[in-house]
Amino acid sequence: MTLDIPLVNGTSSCTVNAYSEESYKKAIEFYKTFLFLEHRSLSSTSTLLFNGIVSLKLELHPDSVKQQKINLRIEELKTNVAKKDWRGMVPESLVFNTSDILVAKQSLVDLKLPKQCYPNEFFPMQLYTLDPLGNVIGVTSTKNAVSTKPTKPGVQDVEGRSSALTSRVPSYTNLKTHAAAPSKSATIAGDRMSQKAIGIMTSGGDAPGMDACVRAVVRTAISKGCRAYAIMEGYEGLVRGGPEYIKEFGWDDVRGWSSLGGTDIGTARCMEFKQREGRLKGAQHMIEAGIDALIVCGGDGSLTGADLFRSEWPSLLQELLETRRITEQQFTRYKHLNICGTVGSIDNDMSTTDATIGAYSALDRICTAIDYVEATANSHSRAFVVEVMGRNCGWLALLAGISTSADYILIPEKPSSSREWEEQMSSIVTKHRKRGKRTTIVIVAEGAIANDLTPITSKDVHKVLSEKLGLDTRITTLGHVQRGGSPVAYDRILATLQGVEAVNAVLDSGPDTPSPLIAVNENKITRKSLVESVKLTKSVAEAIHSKDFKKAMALRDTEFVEHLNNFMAINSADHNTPSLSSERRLKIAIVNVGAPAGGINSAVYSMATYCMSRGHKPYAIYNGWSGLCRHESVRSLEWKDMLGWQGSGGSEIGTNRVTPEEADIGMIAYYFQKYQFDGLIIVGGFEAFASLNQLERARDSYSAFRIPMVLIPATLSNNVPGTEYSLGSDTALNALMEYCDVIKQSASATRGRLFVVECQGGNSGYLATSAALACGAQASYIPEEGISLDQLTLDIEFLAKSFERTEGRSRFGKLILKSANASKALPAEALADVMTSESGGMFDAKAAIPGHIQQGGLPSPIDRTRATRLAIKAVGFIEDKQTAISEARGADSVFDAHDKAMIDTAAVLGVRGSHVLFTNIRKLWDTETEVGKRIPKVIHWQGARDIADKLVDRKRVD
Ligand SMILES: Nc1ncnc2c1ncn2[C@@H]1O[C@H](COP(=O)(O)OP(=O)(O)OP(=O)(O)O)[C@@H](O)[C@H]1O
Ligand SMILES: O=P(O)(O)OC[C@H]1O[C@](O)(CO)[C@@H](O)[C@@H]1O
Ligand SMILES: [Mg+2]
Repeated sequence: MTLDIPLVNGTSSCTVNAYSEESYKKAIEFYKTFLFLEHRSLSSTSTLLFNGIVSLKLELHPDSVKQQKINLRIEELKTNVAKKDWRGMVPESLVFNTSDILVAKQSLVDLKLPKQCYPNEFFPMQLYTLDPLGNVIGVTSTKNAVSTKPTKPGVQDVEGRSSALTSRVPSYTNLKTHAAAPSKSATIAGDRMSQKAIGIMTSGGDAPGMDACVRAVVRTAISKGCRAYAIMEGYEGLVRGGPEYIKEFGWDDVRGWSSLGGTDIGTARCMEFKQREGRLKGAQHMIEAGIDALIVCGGDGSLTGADLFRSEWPSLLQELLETRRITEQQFTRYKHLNICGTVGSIDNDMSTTDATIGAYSALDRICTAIDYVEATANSHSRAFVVEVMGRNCGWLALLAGISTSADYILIPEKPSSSREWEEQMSSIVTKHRKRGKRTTIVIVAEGAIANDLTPITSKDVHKVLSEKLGLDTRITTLGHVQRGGSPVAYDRILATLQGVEAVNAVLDSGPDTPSPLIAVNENKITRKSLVESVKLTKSVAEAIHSKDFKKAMALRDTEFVEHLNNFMAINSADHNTPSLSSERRLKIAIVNVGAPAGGINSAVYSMATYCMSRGHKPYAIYNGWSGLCRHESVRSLEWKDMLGWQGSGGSEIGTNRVTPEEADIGMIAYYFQKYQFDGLIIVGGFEAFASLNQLERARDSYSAFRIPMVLIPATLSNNVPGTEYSLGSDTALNALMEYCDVIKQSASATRGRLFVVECQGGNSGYLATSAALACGAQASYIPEEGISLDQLTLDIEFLAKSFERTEGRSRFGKLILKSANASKALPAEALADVMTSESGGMFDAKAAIPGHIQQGGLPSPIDRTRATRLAIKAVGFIEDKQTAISEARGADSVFDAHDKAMIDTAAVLGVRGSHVLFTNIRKLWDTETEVGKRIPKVIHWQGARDIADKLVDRKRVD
């Protein structure tokens, strides 16, 4: 049988081939008698119409060999009525709908046609017969050929039993006159039976990145041979059920979703699901739709609901069975609920994960707004109270406070009495004003409370600032703007990696596997226990409600506590009473080396202000090593001079790529000696890495370098060994991604257009790979792999086929990311020309080069907040190592540069997997670096690269 059926419901046509005249005639009679009402018959072609909707074409192609084979197959099928499932024995079967399956069954009996009846656990209301050409023809009373939901109240199954669930199903069409719309996938019934069906829902407040998660789940499920279903409108869709709310999704249904804001499968706050009855309905509908596993993308509430659903599942099933709403077979098949949580919420209030999908996008919106407010506040010398979201959680307020150097924040996790917060805020604001600051920014979390649990509102804060301090004060409530817009790169990638991992997790799960929650810790996607995570999250809320704030803080993730301590140290500290005693205070040199990168200034600002809070003296070496050697460009950093640096782009103290050896290492030692530096913090990329190596190796000759030295990696190439993240790489990625989004829109509108976007990154393909993942690009070419002709040919062929398939009917444009150094022979323009000429006229390719836009404008909140975190850790490193090294300093006879303890005093501070670590420069330089290529030996983002390819179905040459 040749099926030629468009994949659109209600418009189907089908061609059936006969290979002998006899069977051709019999087939016409069969279809006329059995289902079809009208026909037009010619000697070798007949067209039959079913209610004017479905057309069936019969064609005669005399071929006795094929006919013999068909006869054999019919005999085999007939003898296997009881033993084998016919649907699995033929490549495809055609399924029609009926409102009365019993009538259909009787007509088969009357016509003495062979039949196979199901109920079974998969298809409780179907029967199958054979046409005279050996094709398996199905009849079902379900809503569509694959659903298990009956069409009408009171429908009976094939064996005549009534189904309890039918009583609440609204009446559907009279299906005597409607054929099911068989789709190619729907007709391969045997295969579908064995496929796992994975459902994905988004729930709670929408969050940017949820769509990217849905895309990843759908495509990963399909690529692993499963069916993917979207549960529309969160738990509401589960409670309501039916094909309107539980929809099968195909590969193309999620095209372009990685860049969308909100959630396109809908979300809701569903009160009914909080009741057992609602969850009972949800369970029934899931089983009716044949869903084996459910992935929930939502916040703490949604995952609490998921956890409850899972724990109640056995009793829900028991009740459904006892009230005959599901069959015994369904009870057995769906006995274990396979559920998995991915955390999607702008609040970032779920324990055990560092970030929730959407939180950094909301933070981005908040920081942009505060950056804008800052300008007008500065003009009028005003105070602003900015209210941000976060119902029971202060993460957004805290991280926004760090990113924008706000004067004060009010969050639910650290409440004080009304008197205390008013006094504390007033004293800090007054201190800042006295030091010369013209603006005051106070950020209030929506859920901020005092220690008697009474809410602190923006108006309360406004009152203190205006009445007590006499400041001209305004309130800005950011509201739902925070949840809007396209996701930032981090959220797109996080959502994608979590969606993929969620599918892997449900496929790995057995009946006894605890339900997983997909988390992220530093740079690593991890699986946590859903039950434990929900329990921990709840215990934080309980501790707050019982006013045990210490416990609440202790239960909070360590990273949150670290951020809070950092904020207080750099924004609120009193520099007149530093925390360290005078003999422990140090002179710390700070230098930028390499190209500009987002977050460099934030790091300098944070380390300098933190130094001030500790009592250290921070010195900036302006304009890198060459500035020091040529102009003795050393100046101590003053608080007022650095106002605004936390959020500014570029490098305020100047940077260049010159290394100490190129500048004059002896001269550098001289100045280190002259200023009596006790420690050095370098911020920069690969040249900074090389600088640290040179200074450490020079310790034998120059005692001035026998001080703790640490590198904070900062480069958009993200190629510094010893870390998986460099400051500036996030800012650059967002700049590139936004550029790509715009270009992609142009490509889509033009239909047959592909853009080759050439990006920076030196010899590292990190930026190209990450942008490809974030934008859903068709391919990325990177220096680590080069561009082979075989791969290029494969990619062009694939692209030509994709463009051919859409025939310009829908928005369809493609992107390719190419690192500038992926191929010297093929710059972007040449690559685009080759692709156009080899595309067979299916598409044309154009080059687009964003260039230095990638160095970013203002640093992203991720780069700002990570800069602060790394900067404070770096100062801590200098303090710790200074004690160990001070004895050896100046006494050559005692100093041993090869001593392990000494080696460890010159290190790179990096994120490695789920940890933030110091690794000594010797180890990194000698064993982990491809020095000539200026990249690490191990590519930490290879996994992301493979996923980027899989999600666009890119094939790779071996
Ligand atoms: N304890 C619970 N039992 C059953 N279902 C729950 C429970 N808590 C929440 N839910 C379900 O999850 C939905 C979403 O929860 P909630 O409104 O708390 O948002 P959330 O998932 O925490 O997301 P966000 O806080 O980001 O908006 C609720 O409307 C409800 O359907
Ligand atoms: O959009 P809604 O339903 O008004 O909910 C607002 C709440 O949702 C969140 O944005 C996410 O939980 C909270 O920060 C906020 O309190
Ligand atoms: Mg919540």
